[in-house]
Amino acid sequence: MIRLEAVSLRYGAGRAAQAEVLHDLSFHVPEGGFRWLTGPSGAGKTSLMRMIYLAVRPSRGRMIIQGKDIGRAERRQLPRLRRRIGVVFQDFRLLPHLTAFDNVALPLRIAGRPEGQIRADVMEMLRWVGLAAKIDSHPYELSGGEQQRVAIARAVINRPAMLLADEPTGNLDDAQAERLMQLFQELNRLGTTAIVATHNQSLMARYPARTLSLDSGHLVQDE
Ligand SMILES: Nc1ncnc2c1ncn2[C@@H]1O[C@H](COP(=O)(O)OP(=O)(O)OP(=O)(O)O)[C@@H](O)[C@H]1O
Repeated sequence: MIRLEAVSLRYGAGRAAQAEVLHDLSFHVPEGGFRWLTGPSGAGKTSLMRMIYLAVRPSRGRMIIQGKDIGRAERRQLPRLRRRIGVVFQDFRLLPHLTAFDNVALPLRIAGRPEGQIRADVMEMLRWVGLAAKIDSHPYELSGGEQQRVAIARAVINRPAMLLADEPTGNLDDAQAERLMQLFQELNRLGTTAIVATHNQSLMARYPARTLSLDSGHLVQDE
């Protein structure tokens, strides 16, 4: 679950502090909830995601993630919480020296799963996203859409408690985007809380869901 109470964000601190990019945001996404996140370019979608996956701290307000008040949590508690969050970055952030298989296997290896189970799970996931033939390819050998699908597979392989996806269909065709939505819905049914940022209006129309809209750092819609 995600709860924000009058949360603001400004980048930089002290003398390096910059203008606020998110203003007074309050909303709640219950466990297993799904939200679209929309808004014009520069509205603050990526910044909001970064705050929720704990890459940046709110400058003001209260943020509760998976029942934990982030402002009060000790720093050493955060990595454990972060491991329960699957993130699909706009720029993928795959590890260039690892194959598609090893990129997707990473969260399972970090979690200490047995190698035999990892192999089966990663193969099934890569098959699902249509990349069974590319398991040994490195990111630079993959197209943008293929890299995006590897990034998605890596984000969800561990059945995260929360999923944050930033434009996950940006490089996908319609059929692949549909398949991705089925995957997200399946995870949702299993209890994963998800926020998906998108400009893809037709996908939003096909999968109607409650929508958070940002405009110039303000939350202008939550319905
Ligand atoms: N690291 C940073 N330091 C300072 N300002 C930043 C930083 N990252 C983003 N910003 C600023 O925060 C504002 C919101 O940017 P953000 O990337 O969150 O928007 P967005 O809605 O995700 O845009 P897009 O749809 O283009 O990805 C912008 O004015 C941007 O310049």
